[in-house]
Amino acid sequence: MRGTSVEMRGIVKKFGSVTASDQVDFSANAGEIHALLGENGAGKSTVMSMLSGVYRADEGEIFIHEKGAQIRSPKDAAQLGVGMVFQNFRLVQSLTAAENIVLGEKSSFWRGRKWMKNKREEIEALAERFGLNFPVDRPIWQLSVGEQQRVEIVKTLYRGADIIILDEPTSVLTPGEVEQLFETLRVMKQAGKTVIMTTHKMKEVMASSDRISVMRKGKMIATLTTADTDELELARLMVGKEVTITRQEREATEGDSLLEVKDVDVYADHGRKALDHFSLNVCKGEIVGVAGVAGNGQKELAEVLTGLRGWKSGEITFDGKTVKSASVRGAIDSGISHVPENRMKSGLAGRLGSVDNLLFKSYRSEEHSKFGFLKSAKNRLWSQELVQRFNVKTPELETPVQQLSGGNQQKLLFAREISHRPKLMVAVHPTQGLDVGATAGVHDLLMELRGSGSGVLLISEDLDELLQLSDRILVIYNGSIIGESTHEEANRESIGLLMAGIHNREESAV
Ligand SMILES: Nc1ncnc2c1ncn2[C@@H]1O[C@H](COP(=O)(O)OP(=O)(O)OP(=O)(O)O)[C@@H](O)[C@H]1O
Repeated sequence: MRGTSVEMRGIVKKFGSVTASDQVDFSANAGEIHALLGENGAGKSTVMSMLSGVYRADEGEIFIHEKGAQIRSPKDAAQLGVGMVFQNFRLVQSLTAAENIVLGEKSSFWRGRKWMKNKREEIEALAERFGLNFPVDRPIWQLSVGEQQRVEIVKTLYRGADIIILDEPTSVLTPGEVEQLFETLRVMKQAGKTVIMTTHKMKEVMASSDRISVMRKGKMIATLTTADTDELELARLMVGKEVTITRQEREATEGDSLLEVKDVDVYADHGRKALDHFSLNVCKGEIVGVAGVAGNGQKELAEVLTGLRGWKSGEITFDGKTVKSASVRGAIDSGISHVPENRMKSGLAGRLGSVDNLLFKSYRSEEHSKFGFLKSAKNRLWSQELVQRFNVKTPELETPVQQLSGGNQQKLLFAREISHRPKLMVAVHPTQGLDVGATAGVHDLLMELRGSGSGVLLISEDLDELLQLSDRILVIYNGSIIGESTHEEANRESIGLLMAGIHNREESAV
């Protein structure tokens, strides 16, 4: 099937005073990979959510395969062949991959073993056709993030989707997995499917898409053929003005030791050993990058350092003092800031506004309260300044932060954590979901922190980010550090292989 598979005309969606989608026209063809670009809050997710039935448009028309379509719910969208893979997967953790895929089919669990066996074979065949490998019989919680994403994609294909929307699909993947995903997208394209992908990663867009649509402030600005454009033009269209890309200069620093973790064992929620005789150190004025595939102990490492999780044996010293036990208050008071992996789960309170969220860690300080009463006017002003400085786009300071776009939530969190002038910043995927400008802003802030003598532990899956910022890069695998290189000697390929647990190229051929 070729031709226009999706056409959206004059789509309007308002949230209170915010026009998230302002007379948007968008179209995509069968057999193409179409990227949707735009700054944080530009309206990409809103438009895609209307196509997939999560939101209903206030105005406008949608045509699927050139026929007028009423999309009022995800079910309507699914019936029209539209499937969406969200950033936060919607899988039931305790069920197997195969069970998740058939879930929702009429009384799927009453049909017995034979039925399930046939379904499993069908799923395996579908997964293989599109190059999507994962263990079909394992419960979701045992799968890596990349594997879970593959389950989500197969789920949409299984339900007959020929228009597949992926919301920032690569932000959670390792370089190898990104390549694998793009191969899958190419197979989909050859099969005549329409792939629509929102993303902030320009290099990936240039390498994988056929056409690109750019949104800015709720409006559709342009649709271009990828071969006829470049990163600078795209950045200019997104931001609305000329963009110059500056590279950070770095001078070597040699600071005193700040953090020492020695021979520590840590257990994860399911009783599995997450860190195994783990050691690392961070000096003042140093950015130490930790590269690794999610699930290799990074989350637990960040939790231990920020007082959220205890450890068994070994020793942790921070700023010359031995840390005796896990304490969030202790970590905050000693000068450790944390940008967590999941901002809405452990970073922000969704229903509260920006002021409350910014005050979370410091409301007890003299600067913000007196005799137990908050200094409301002063705090509002302080928040206003932070929101402006970090360019957080929010209609009002009181707007619940769950209504902000993902990127703006991340900027708000960063604003709070940096405003404490931490001695150590533990930053986990700090630029995930951020647009080009905001990413550069966060990178500048981390370099500024380094320059002012603070230490930074940067846990990221983004190799470009790690290579650009880190003084040293450590590779974590199975709860241990299996490789280390300095900024100068760091090599993309060998780090990528180590992340997959492969020590040298010969081994990769095995
Ligand atoms: N449920 C909601 N309630 C209120 N406002 C919303 C809601 N969802 C989105 N918005 C607002 O609509 C605008 C567009 O947000 P949207 O999430 O579509 O942007 P985006 O381009 O996908 O951004 P990002 O790249 O940061 O994910 C933002 O100003 C956002 O605050």
